Amino acid sequence: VRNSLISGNETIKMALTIAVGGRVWRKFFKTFPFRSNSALKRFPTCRANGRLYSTSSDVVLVRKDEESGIATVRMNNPPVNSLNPTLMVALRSCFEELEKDKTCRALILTSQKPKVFSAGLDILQLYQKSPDHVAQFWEKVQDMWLALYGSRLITMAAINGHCPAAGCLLGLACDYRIMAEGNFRIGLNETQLDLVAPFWLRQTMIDVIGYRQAEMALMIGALYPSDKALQLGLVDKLAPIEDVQTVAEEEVKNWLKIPDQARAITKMASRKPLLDELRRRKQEDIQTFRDETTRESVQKSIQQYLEKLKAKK
Ligand SMILES: CCCCC/C=C\C/C=C\CCC/C=C/C(=O)SCCNC(=O)CCNC(=O)[C@H](O)C(C)(C)COP(=O)(O)OP(=O)(O)OC[C@H]1O[C@@H](n2cnc3c(N)ncnc32)[C@H](O)[C@@H]1OP(=O)(O)O
Repeated sequence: VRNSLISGNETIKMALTIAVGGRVWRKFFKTFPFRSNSALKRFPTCRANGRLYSTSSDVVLVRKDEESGIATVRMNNPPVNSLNPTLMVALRSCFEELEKDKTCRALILTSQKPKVFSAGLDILQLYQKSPDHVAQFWEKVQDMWLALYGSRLITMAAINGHCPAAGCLLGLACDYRIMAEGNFRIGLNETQLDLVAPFWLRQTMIDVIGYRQAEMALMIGALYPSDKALQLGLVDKLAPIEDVQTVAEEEVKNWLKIPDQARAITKMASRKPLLDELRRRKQEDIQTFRDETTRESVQKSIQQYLEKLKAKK
């Protein structure tokens, strides 16, 4: 159904784009505009000795191999890469910078700290905060996701540890997922916090693992061990934790054999409807999140969840 939402006009545009050769990328960007962001200015790019895009806050570390055009983006927000506003803005800026870099062809997203890819949204940002704070926070989640899910690049998640909730959201936004073998978990456990995954996150889960499995996983807020995640198709490959990055690089090299423009146009053809839908319904989605999250009963659940996390020790 979603594919059929791409109009005939767009299909013609895509065909023309392929046909006109030299001007292909200009046409491509016209057809599928990628948004830029003034926040970029706050995170100056630094280029030296093959390192680049190190953000001013260093919560995101980026290294690009100039020869292959592969950029590795490491989340570096200890202890568990919880997605707070700083990390999300830095990630978005980084995705957008790489997008603009014509020599960049692929992006590997991973964690600087093995054993935890990302613990998901920073729960403290959702607890006892003003509705405005929660609304602004959610917009940062949306913008980060739009930049990654809508990327022309090959995007590969090298999931070197636990990957709950919005960690999984990041993984699902990528084209391919490689996860560490062993006792690491991945999934959308939002309902366990009395939260409801928004339509665009639910849709990506359905797109990746199919309707029945996604429906069940979302309802029960399942977190799967990596072998089960592989079986479900939630991740595409497993590797020993110390090899996740290398395996991701090898996989990217296979993908690099495919011509960029055909791959990127094909990807956008399947993702554009959902991207457009979120862009269209952005404010509605923010309001829903703000109203749901600040509800008293949800605040109580978040408080209990936080207590459970602390009590674990
Ligand atoms: C139709 C209607 C539509 C309505 C739409 C409305 C709303 C949409 C709503 C929701 C969609 C949201 C999508 C995403 C949501 C989220 O991401 S919520 C976050 C969920 N995350 C989790 O459940 C993971 C919690 N963390 C853990 O399970 C573990 O920390 C771990 C990741 C497995 C790592 O374990 P370990 O290495 O043992 O580390 P610790 O547990 O000891 O943690 C270290 C410290 O970090 C703190 N912490 C952990 N996770 C978070 C977090 N997510 N946010 C903030 N802080 C976190 C933990 O408390 C420890 O702190 P202290 O050292 O004790 O101070």
